[in-house]
Amino acid sequence: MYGVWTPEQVQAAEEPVLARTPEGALMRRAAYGAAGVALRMLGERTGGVVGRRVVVLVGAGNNGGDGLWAGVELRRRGAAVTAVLLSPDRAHPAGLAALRAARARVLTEVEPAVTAVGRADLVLDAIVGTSARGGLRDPAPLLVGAADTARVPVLAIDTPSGVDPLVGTVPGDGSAVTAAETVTFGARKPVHVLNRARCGPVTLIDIGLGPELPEPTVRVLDAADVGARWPVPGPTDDKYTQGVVGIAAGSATYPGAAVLASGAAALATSGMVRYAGSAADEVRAAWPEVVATDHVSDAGRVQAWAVGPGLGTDDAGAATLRHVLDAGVPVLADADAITLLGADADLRARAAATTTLVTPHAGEFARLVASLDDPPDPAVDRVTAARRAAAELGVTVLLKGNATVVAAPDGRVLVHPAGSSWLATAGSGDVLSGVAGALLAAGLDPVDAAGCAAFVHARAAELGSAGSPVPASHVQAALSDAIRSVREAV
Ligand SMILES: NC(=O)C1=CN([C@@H]2O[C@H](COP(=O)(O)OP(=O)(O)OC[C@H]3O[C@@H](n4cnc5c(N)ncnc54)[C@H](O)[C@@H]3O)[C@@H](O)[C@H]2O)[C@@H](O)CC1
Ligand SMILES: Nc1ncnc2c1ncn2[C@@H]1O[C@H](COP(=O)(O)OP(=O)(O)O)[C@@H](O)[C@H]1O
Ligand SMILES: [K+]
Repeated sequence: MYGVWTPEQVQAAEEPVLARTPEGALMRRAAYGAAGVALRMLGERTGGVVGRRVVVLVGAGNNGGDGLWAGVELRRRGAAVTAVLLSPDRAHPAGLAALRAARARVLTEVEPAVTAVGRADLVLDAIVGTSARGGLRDPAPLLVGAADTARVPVLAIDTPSGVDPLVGTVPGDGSAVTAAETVTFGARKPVHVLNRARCGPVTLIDIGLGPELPEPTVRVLDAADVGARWPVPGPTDDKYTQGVVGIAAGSATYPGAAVLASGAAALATSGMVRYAGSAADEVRAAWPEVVATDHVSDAGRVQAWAVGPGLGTDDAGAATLRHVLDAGVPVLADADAITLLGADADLRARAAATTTLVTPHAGEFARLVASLDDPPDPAVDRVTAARRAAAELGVTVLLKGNATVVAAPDGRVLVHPAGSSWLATAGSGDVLSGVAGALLAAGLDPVDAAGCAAFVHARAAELGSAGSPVPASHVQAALSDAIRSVREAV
């Protein structure tokens, strides 16, 4: 597990460290770490360092200072370094003097700078870091565009410039760095987990902030955390003691959702899966181990319900949802169940009165929060949106997307950054429902159930895909390999 801290928290943690270290020491530490990553990238990509062309895009603040000092280190190692000053009169004075003394080229005009970027082996993005506000300012978009066009790899210093460090979105006209890699200092910031596509792999350099950091704002589970939490039957367990999950999903029109969710539940945990709904025949045919019946009222006892995929939003769907919310066991509500919750205050009150995990995609989220004052918008700030929905509705929220955000009513937040977008395929959410429902039935707390399910779901997509599209039934089929891989990581 690792933590993520807001830029504000990181800046506050830096203050006492700055006060007790010699002037410039922290920046030199950061820059030395950044240069190390740059040297590795040059080695991997060009086979060497000496004579390789590195362009540093230098902004007006300390982020630019990091870039200048990293340039000094690369110059020492024999790279041909060009610094492009985006605000020539505000470039970090000590860093600039050191880089000039190291006989680097310094450019302030846009035209030669664009040419240099286009010919570079590596660009260091030191335009702006944690104090970024708004969209990139001229002439930064031109230089960022030149690197994109020439397909020159960019190493983002601290954060990819143009991407909001706190919420991970790209404001303004949409110009922003897409980094091949990012090197950050002291602590990971939200952008690193909310916008993986812009950051690439992130290296964290220790600059001694550890003791000064408060509780993280967001946490990220790793494979070992998930493996350690995954339910494993003990010697005295039987099929009931491990938690029976009930799946209330699918309909005559949408039997597929029932088959995907029920099968995923059967693969996720040992023990027992019950199914209740009008796709009982299809579920039995695909998964003979699932005990299937036509209606939730005669399904028998379960320790958690997963309700919603393909359920329908008519009166029958609402009655099914009401039944499971009143069953006195944890409930995972997805898809049509979320639409029903959004439309009905009585159902929302029942959801708040029991342990409920909702798993909306963006459209379902909008319906879910429509009744709230000033409904939160995930397009503006995913973490705040999920956190507010959880607190105000009294349910745990798993907000789907490339970065899955899990928020609990008590304020805890997990983020799972996906390694690819292959999960954006029809039916994959039904698979997630089955997995998360099975984990709730096994007794996991909703935040752990949601975080572990999201991790294994994304890992299954990676294993099932290996670079090609992966239909939901193949994601389901790869669940066993994914679970094995996280258990092996413990
Ligand atoms: N405080 C310290 O000693 C340390 C700071 N560090 C670095 O310092 C950075 C933070 O430095 P600062 O607080 O000086 O701020 P930044 O360097 O992140 O940004 C501030 C400057 O960028 C300009 N700017 C803001 N938004 C912009 C935009 N959208 N487009 C173009 N320019 C924009 C501002 O006018 C301002 O001059 C971190 O990201 C990190 O890289 C590290 O060196 C570690 C130590
Ligand atoms: N761009 C993306 N990158 C990674 N994962 C994604 C992306 N878009 C969606 N997902 C994931 O795919 C799943 C889609 O679920 P959902 O929208 O409910 O699909 P369906 O209703 O078809 O089953 C979710 O787990 C979501 O987090
Ligand atoms: K940067």
